[in-house]
Amino acid sequence: MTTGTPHDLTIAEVRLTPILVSDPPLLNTQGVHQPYTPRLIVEVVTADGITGVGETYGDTQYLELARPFAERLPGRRVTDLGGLFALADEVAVDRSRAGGRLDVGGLRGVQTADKLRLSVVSGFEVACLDATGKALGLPVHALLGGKVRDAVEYSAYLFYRWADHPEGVASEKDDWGAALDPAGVVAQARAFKERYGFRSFKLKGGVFPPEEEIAAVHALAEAFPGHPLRLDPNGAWSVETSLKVAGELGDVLEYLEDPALGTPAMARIAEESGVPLATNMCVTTFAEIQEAFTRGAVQVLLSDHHYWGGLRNTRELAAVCRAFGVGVSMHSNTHLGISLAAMTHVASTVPGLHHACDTHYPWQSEDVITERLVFRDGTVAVPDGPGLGVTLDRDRLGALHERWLADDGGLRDRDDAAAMRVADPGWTTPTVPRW
Ligand SMILES: O=C([O-])[C@@H](O)[C@@H](O)[C@H](O)[C@@H](O)C(=O)[O-]
Ligand SMILES: [Mg+2]
Repeated sequence: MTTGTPHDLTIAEVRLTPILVSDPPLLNTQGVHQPYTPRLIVEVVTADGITGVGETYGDTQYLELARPFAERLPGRRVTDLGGLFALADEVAVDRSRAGGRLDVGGLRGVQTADKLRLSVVSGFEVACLDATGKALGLPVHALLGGKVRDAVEYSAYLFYRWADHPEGVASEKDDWGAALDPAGVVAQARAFKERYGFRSFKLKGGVFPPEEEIAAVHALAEAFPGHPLRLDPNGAWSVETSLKVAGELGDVLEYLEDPALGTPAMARIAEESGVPLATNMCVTTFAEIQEAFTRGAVQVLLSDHHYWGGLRNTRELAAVCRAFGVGVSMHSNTHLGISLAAMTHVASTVPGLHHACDTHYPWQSEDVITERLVFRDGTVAVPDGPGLGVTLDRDRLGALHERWLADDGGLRDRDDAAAMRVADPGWTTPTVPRW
């Protein structure tokens, strides 16, 4: 093709590659991360041979939607992003697999068929944007209207964790060591700061009784004066417990994240404690916004382009938040570099992003791109090359796909409770509130 000739942006082929990526033994209120986590890598190839990449959840229920969705794409244009949603509605969801609130989506709020669809759409939307950007020679942020910052700040995502997965479980090792008490949490935070320069710290809570987690946050506040701190028990507490924690930590927290489940509980905690509340569980759809925002249940909405349906929806969400005077930041789950690039592009375009975004990325030692994104002073520089600015590493992708193919041990679906039962056979997913 000669310079200046318009590209044929028709989708000629779509490739879906489910993979298993190594994950450390991070603890949360439901259990512990499995040694490998499923992700789905989406490739959209145009008639001119330009390939765009996207990444989303890879559990079976997402794959079952992604496959028929992918079959409907050839012949459409990568620029037809609005059409992706109508197309997703045509794909049937097995509701019996999508209804449980504490299933694979339990830490992300109530799971519904529509949310599953949006998470699938997000992977394709990002791949289409990447292909369009590559065809036009423009970065994805330019396709979203343009960046308003050159770097996006992320927070260190601290987890209580074991040094290793239980004995006998196949896994990759890392050098982080265990963190099971305030001293361990502070040491982990120090390592995050030294390695990546993070200035904000978020501790995943709901693991130990609240007094222990309060002590850990006090230890962080003492070790890192002036650094924004957050605590997120994923809705594991009652309103009374949440108020007690808020009372003890109100002075040192930037915000408390999902202390309890549901808008009524969050509204009461926010009103009675005066501590800002953030969520990635209480409000995860546009339909839930009005009640939560008008009742003052949420002061910071944690967007996530995966389950809000992509980068353009994330921008719309940010605009709604702005209209209500609600702050915006970003939630994350186990993810790789394609998603971090997507998160960074969209975050770079959102005005008034006053809170560092979450990312699990430092916990991921494996990736499917040739050059991993790097954190400097806790930020990721916004890529300015065409598309997302990342290149797929086919060898790595193939190796991680081989691992997925070889799995017959139930790792194709994230199940933190099952992983915990390996160490503690009597473990069941705790009922909520846990404390
Ligand atoms: O990775 C985890 O264990 C987190 O708990 C994750 O699943 C949550 O979705 C998330 O990070 C959160 O902020 O709630
Ligand atoms: Mg959260």
